[in-house]
Amino acid sequence: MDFRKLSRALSEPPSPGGNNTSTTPGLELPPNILEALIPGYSIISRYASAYLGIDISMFVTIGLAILAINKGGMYIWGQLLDFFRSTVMSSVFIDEHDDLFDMLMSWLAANQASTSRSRDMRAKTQRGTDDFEETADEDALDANGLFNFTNWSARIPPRYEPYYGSQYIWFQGRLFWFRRSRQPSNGGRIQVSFSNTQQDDIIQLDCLGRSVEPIKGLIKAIRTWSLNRTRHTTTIRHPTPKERARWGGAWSKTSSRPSRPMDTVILDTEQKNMIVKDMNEYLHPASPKWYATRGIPYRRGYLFHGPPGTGKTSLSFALAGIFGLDIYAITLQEPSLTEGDLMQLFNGLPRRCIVLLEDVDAAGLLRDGNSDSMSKGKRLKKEKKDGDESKNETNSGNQGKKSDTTSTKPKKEEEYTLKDLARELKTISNPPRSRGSRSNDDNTHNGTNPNRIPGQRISLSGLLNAIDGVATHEGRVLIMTTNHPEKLDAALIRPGRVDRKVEFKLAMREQIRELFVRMYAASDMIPKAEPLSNGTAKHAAANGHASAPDTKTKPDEDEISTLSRSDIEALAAQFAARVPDDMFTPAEIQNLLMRHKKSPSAALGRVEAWMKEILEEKEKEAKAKAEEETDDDE
Ligand SMILES: Nc1ncnc2c1ncn2[C@@H]1O[C@H](COP(=O)(O)OP(=O)(O)OP(=O)(O)O)[C@@H](O)[C@H]1O
Repeated sequence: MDFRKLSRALSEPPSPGGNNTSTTPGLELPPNILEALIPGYSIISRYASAYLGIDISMFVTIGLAILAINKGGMYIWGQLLDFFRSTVMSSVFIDEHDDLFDMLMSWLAANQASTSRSRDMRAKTQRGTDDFEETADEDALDANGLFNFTNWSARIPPRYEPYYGSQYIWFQGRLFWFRRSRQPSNGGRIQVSFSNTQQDDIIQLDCLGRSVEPIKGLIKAIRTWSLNRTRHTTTIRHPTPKERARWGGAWSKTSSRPSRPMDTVILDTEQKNMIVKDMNEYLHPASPKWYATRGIPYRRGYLFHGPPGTGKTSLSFALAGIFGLDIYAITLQEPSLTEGDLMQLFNGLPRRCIVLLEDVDAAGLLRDGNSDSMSKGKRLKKEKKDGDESKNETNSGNQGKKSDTTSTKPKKEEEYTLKDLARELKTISNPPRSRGSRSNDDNTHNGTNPNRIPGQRISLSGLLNAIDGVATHEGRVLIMTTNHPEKLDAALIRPGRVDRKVEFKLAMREQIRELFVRMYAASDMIPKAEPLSNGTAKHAAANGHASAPDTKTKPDEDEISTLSRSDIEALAAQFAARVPDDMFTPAEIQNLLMRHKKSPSAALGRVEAWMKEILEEKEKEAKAKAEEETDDDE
């Protein structure tokens, strides 16, 4: 709008011979005002008058009047509403960083029948993490029977949730108003980071009356609804990426997955019971007082140690599942993570949760002068020698951990070869690392600070400070996992920081058997009724020999549907008898079984070939690694 023209027009009288083509002077605005309000008005008006014979000034005046009334009315309505709200209504505000925000959005999306039909909705693609029950699997296969993700995901409807604006909610006979808006994020609170030009979404819930109790009731119902819905899921959170982090948002929910049942983690029962009991005792509502009266900080720490693929992460998830805790995972190796961030992350933890620090040995927080003083090259030679010597001892087994079966049943030549190969391997090297981790030697050799990985910003003392921290994160459970406990600084694992150490070992006979049973007996395809008596497995079980059952007669897909629980148990016993104790990780065994998902007897039949393959592969890797390290030493 041209205000200079407008003020000129208001101060000057209309010129008599001007372009005022109005036939009804007095009702409509003078043309120079119209010209000021609508640039180009005089030209349009002249053309309308010359070619169409219409005087548009009246229409334009009416239009402008309606607009002004509308705007003015809306303003007055807004003011009245605000006055009304502040005098006879109560409000509760929820900001987008709070878990309640998402709970409310999900609830509204799922309960649209009880809300007013909003014309402004936000459609959100469901990624299948939160809404497991909504997935549609028909027509997901293409013409060749191959699963097509695009087809499958296209059938999952988006989630429709309220966008900015207002709507009402009718809940348990009461009326509530919901309003979502955007507000600047520097509302006087502590600035966690990084930009204060950001805006945050805010939900305002209103109800009639001078008490917020009805809104509290609504929120309580939504929380219960949401908790019931996610009761069987575990939520995983990670530090919010710095470029997105804002005050109040140090942690972001990254995924939510079905809780892992404890019985899917195959471990020594005593060990499992011990940790569940210990954690249960710690999390009990009476415990904080017990700790407080004794002046002990209310924290619990666990160290899960053992080779990769033995179940450390799996047990952490299963524990989160049974205790209904969220997992807060921190990667200490993350180059952008500073000690200040770490402190802030620990201080931002909720009252009960699991903090998972994986591969702490790989985080460069190693003690000075690592005791691993013998070069790996020399150690290799010595250990190879030891290995050769021990080969000759017919009954020595795997450092006393030989299984009953292997010591009692007649030994085949191939079995010796596999065991020897495995023993040699165990002495040559540590199992290969799973996640790009680095050893202390790496740091020492490249001439940098032995306690830090280049680029990493967390020191041992930084981590200890965060773990010990202030009282805000009391109640948390800290789980650290490592493949190399011997490399950890004693300060990190001293009692008080680590209260229980749990060792995870390579699979033993019973564990192998259970892995097998769990893989096949959990199958949806196993009939509940008693088995078909002449299934392939029965045949194999009855024969009890090492050769593969005749899987040619039945395709893999068919076999499992013919088996009963007892068939599977029989196959599992045979399988466990063929795999030597303490030689393979549960993850490796699981990998073999997964190759034959629908045919346990095929897994049984191929187990020897598979073991040979794995051991040869490991030997190659170990030798290559050892040679590399010998070269480095030289
Ligand atoms: N004890 C076990 N019981 C059941 N499954 C297991 C067990 N150990 C490993 N697995 C399976 O192997 C895979 C890897 O396991 P997991 O990640 O728990 O191992 P990890 O010890 O944490 O390994 P890393 O040290 O590399 O982190 C998972 O799919 C898991 O199901």
